[in-house]
Amino acid sequence: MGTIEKRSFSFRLRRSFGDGGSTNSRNSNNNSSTCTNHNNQKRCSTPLTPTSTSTGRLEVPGASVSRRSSIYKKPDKNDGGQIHMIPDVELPLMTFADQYNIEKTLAEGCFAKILLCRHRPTNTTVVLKAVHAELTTIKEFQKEFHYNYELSHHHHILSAYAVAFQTMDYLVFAMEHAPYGDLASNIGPNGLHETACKLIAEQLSSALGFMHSKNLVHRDLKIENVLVFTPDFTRVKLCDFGATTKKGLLVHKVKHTWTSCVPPEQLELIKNERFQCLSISDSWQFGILLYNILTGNPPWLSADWVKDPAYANFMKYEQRKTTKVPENFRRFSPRLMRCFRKYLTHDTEERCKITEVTKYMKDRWVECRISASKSATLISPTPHDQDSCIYLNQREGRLSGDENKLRFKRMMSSYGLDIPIDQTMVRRRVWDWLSTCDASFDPEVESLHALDM
Ligand SMILES: Nc1ncnc2c1ncn2[C@@H]1O[C@H](COP(=O)(O)OP(=O)(O)OP(=O)(O)O)[C@@H](O)[C@H]1O
Repeated sequence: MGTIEKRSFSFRLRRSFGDGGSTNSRNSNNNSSTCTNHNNQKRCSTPLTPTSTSTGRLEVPGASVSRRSSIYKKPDKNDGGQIHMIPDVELPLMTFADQYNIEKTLAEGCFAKILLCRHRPTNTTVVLKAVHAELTTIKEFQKEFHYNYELSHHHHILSAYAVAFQTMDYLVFAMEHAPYGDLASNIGPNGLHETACKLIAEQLSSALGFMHSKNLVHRDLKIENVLVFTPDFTRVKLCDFGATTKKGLLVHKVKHTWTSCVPPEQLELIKNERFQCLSISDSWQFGILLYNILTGNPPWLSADWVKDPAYANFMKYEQRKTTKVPENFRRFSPRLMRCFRKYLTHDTEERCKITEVTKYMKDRWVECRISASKSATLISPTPHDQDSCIYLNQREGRLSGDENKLRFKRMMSSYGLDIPIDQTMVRRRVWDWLSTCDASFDPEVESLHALDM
């Protein structure tokens, strides 16, 4: 179907079932435009395209539509397993140009293009996920769209609109735009501040806990699949439901994901071996993500204790074969280490639920040890200091210059580095360097007080 009424259009976020929404499906046997609900009654009559309305308003979830409105219903607590019934959605054939101006390609992966578009009839910005038709099956596409759409009600899950169509080359569905991109592009080389990490952890554990309560496993949790809506991370959302599966089903490994995110029980499988999909695989990936956002890197390349010494060290610690905290975990508090142990245990029976992290929100997470030895000195002088060492500079900014100097001296001497410095020499070299960098540098104006220690 390429014909769309010439009136104005609106995307309507409705549940696929139960409210007479715009979800439609094709009866796979007779190809008629009907779909069935769970009592096998015919329900739907319109295809999943931008639907015409008299108002012409584009109703964006969470923005123009209240979560309590009749359109944006919360799913029933007990949905009777409806969420697992994936309808055959009719995908009208059209071109992007029919309704959209493509403004930018936000990302391009192996299977899909993520396009930032303007929906002309409503003059609204949306993101289209265009999956290459040759590289997926209609069923796979429908599964991703269905789960994303059905889970959209959660505050920390990306909202998909009830809009899906196909072009000659792509299967496409529409979703809201995350203005700050994904977490991967927001994390510096040293990770994020502890406070930001706690915010992210809380929101994601809530989103994944919601999925698990529906017996769904995300299976591809990584920093690239968390989208950022506010620069202070008070609003992040989980996305990419391409690998989402009903708990308990037999599945293959998720392709095209970082090996650091693959749980050990899956790494150990032989090629093409299937395994039962369980929510504890999300718990594992959550533990990796938590480490990743706190430090800027994953804790190891792969959870293979034979090939990866970083993992082997952690595994020994986690199984209490040693009390030595692995080098790359030394900056964390004992409480956070307890939490990591629960998420990243090799033993699948022992692994915690996704929401475990909420028990650790009031604890300090980062202790800022910078020495490798167990008796390492803490940089932080006060027990109430919540900052991590990677934010030392920011914290220093809040202290007076003298305090800074004193603390720096104390720290250097605790490491045997209190060598006298020729200040005149240092000053001259810095001046030389600055004047080569910036011709407009004025040594009269610029202060080099910071160097006067
Ligand atoms: N709604 C959105 N707003 C802004 N950026 C987005 C949005 N959706 C996706 N992206 C960007 O596109 C990237 C890829 O999206 P997505 O994971 O859905 O595609 P994919 O092809 O399934 O990726 P992969 O298979 O490699 O995990 C995300 O990591 C993010 O950077």
